[in-house]
Amino acid sequence: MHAITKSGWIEVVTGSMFSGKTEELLRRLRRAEIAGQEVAVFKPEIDDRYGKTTVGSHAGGSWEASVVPAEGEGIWEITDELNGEDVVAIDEANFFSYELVDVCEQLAASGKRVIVSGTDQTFRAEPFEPLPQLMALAEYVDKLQAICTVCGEPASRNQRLVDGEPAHADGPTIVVGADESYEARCRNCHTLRRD
Ligand SMILES: Nc1ncnc2c1ncn2[C@@H]1O[C@H](COP(=O)(O)OP(=O)(O)O)[C@@H](O)[C@H]1O
Ligand SMILES: Cc1cn([C@H]2C[C@H](O)[C@@H](COP(=O)(O)O)O2)c(=O)[nH]c1=O
Ligand SMILES: [Zn+2]
Repeated sequence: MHAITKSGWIEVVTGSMFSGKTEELLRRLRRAEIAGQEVAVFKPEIDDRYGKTTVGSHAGGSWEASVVPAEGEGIWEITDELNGEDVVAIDEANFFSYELVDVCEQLAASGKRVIVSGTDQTFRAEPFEPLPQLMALAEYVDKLQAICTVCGEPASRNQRLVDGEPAHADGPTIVVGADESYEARCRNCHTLRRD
């Protein structure tokens, strides 16, 4: 993939929660290391589900990461912290503000392979910025599906649950969590409270 020129590029790994985005990111990082490439991995300050400096999958795989602010000028710590690495990976991109798009564009322009992972829909099934922008600008996009916890069909949506019941549509967009508060669901089985 992409070995002829010295130009950089952006790869986006997206889809619903539990679809295997982090496992796929870790797979690409392992292969880059086997190829003798230096990698740098970043995650947002907000997500400490798997330990503050660890990118972790729901199935247990992990990789050490640098924690950077999720918004404002602090996002540029990603470029400031680099030390000649070939591959730059950013997990949980859905927690970052729009500046992440400029950071990824600059990294790709400077010759880096940039791998970005994050869910592309909010619990309301709306586009979850900045993923849609990154998907439009990326050279490669892989959209993964989980298994719907209700019907077993492929799942593209994120069902938020509060006390086991569908969350209200008016809830906050950002709520860090895993299977205690989210399920993967298909279009038909995804639901929101609106009363
Ligand atoms: N509904 C589901 N569909 C598919 N995999 C699931 C589901 N619930 C839990 N898993 C587990 O989650 C793993 C994927 O985890 P992960 O890579 O962290 O996903 P993501 O980063 O997309 O949230 C799967 O390999 C499987 O072990
Ligand atoms: C849908 C949705 C998700 N989140 C949070 C919940 C998790 O902490 C992450 C997604 O993690 P994953 O690695 O993709 O499993 O995002 C949120 O804050 N708001 C939402 O609407
Ligand atoms: Zn379903």
